[in-house]
Amino acid sequence: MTTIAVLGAGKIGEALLSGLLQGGRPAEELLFTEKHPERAAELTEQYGVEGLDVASAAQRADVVVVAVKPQDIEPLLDQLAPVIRPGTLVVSLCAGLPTSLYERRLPEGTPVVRVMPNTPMVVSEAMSAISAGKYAQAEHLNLVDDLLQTVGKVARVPENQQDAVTALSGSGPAYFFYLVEAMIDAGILLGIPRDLATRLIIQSAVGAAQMLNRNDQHPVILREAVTSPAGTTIMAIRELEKHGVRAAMLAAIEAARDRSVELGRDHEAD
Ligand SMILES: NC(=O)C1=CN([C@@H]2O[C@H](COP(=O)(O)OP(=O)(O)OC[C@H]3O[C@@H](n4cnc5c(N)ncnc54)[C@H](O)[C@@H]3O)[C@@H](O)[C@H]2O)C=CC1
Ligand SMILES: O=C(O)[C@@H]1CCC=N1
Repeated sequence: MTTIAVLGAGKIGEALLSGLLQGGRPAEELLFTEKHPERAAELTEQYGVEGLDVASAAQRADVVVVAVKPQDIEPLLDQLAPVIRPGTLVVSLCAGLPTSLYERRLPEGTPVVRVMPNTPMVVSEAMSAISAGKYAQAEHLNLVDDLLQTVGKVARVPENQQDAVTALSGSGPAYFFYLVEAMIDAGILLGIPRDLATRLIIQSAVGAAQMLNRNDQHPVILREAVTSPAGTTIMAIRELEKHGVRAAMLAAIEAARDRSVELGRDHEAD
């Protein structure tokens, strides 16, 4: 039996707990800590998972999953460092934070795996990228890989790619939601009722995602198949190009990468 404690049960922490339960892991093997007691009570009520303080969770856990905001990491490490058991695997889901931060602040030799997941974890469709820290062995990486496969797909990446991965797939769902929101607004502009516009766009997104997921044709080919000579789509594409949407996407993802790097720098050794 491997006991997993999720430290910080917000959006991602809850998604992981619920995904692991749905994947068949018994509630007795899961624990969480949460700063807000009302939130902790709600989660226990909903999932039947025990909420504890950090010291008690660390006493019982074989794996601790850190899912607080990067800005909240220092007080959490202050709490965790004196109580974590030797050999406990630490899995960080935090944007920007390097494994070296945990290795420096926790007992010597603590194995750390850095993960960048995303919110589609709530429907077991997460994309998670994982990287081993200095003391993490193959067995640790395999354990994290198996855990995360319960809630989606997993890629192994060198840690120096994690800031870019964070900008691509960590934040990625937000870009799609933003696009869907803008397309629904376009429906409103054209006089389509909001409910209908929403259905039209969401089903188009789901269909397009499934076509992409077949992986048998490049996105360019799929787009070209929709784009008839002198038809409607090419008129829209001309406007997207005119408004620099492709360049905006490149700049946006670069800015997200830079922010991830900055979040890590805030915690560099003096
Ligand atoms: N939301 C997202 O799409 C993604 C978030 N992440 C990462 O996951 C982490 C969590 O993000 P969210 O779930 O969005 O944030 P959130 O704010 O929803 O959840 C964080 C939770 O941690 C709790 N918390 C803070 N300090 C604590 C402490 N010392 N002890 C116990 N609980 C504590 C807070 O009360 C809160 O419920 C972040 O580091 C973020 O970078 C990674 C990938 C995607
Ligand atoms: O916006 C953020 O910082 C987090 C990390 C990746 C997705 N959400």
